[in-house]
Amino acid sequence: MAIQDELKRQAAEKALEYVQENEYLGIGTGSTVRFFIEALAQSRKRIKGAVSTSAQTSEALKSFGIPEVTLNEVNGLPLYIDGADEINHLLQMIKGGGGALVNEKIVASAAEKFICIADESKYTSRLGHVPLPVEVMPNARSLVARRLLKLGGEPELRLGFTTDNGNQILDVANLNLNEPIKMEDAINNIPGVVDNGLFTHYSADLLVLGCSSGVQILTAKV
Ligand SMILES: O=C[C@H](O)[C@H](O)[C@H](O)COP(=O)(O)O
Repeated sequence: MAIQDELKRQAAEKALEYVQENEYLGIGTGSTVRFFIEALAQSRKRIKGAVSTSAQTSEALKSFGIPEVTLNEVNGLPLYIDGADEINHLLQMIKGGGGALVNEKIVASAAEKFICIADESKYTSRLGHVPLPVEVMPNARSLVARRLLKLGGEPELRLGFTTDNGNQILDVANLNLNEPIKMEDAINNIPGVVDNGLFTHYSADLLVLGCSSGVQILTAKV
């Protein structure tokens, strides 16, 4: 297994310690989450049901025999576990590399606690090394792209990709993310934007980081 995957796996397995038995659990999307689902299935922990954030995650849950429930069936969630494309010292994130950011933010917002699982390459002092994914209504794509240019970004359509919600993704490079809260809100104020991959209002409460020196548990450093 490649080193980065091994670190993702270690973080995912460590996060199992925070999972409460006989409770509902929100589960994100991506390769790190896939390791988590595998570890959960192999553990003795039995959850009441998982709220999924994507077709990909639902498929993995099904293949590992973990029961799925919809968000509408639960009255909030004690815990949400998900990966990130980048995460900073305040545990604010860029997400959406896999295109699941809208459903991820919805489920994260329903949870009392958000634990991010990641390998050390995702931890950064400044967000913005990766392009910011923005989910747009297809009919507003060009309009939104022009507005993103005005915000200083360089949008590029994710070719051949449709989100689970039937929308498109603009990956926006070179945005100034020194004030990520303002940027998250400014982009979401553009008509036609469904949501963007900045998670500042729903930042993580805990980061379980797979490092070559061992797994680290980090909280926000203000
Ligand atoms: O849409 C995808 C999600 O936001 C993922 O959590 C993010 O892309 C990280 O994925 P991975 O664990 O594969 O690096």
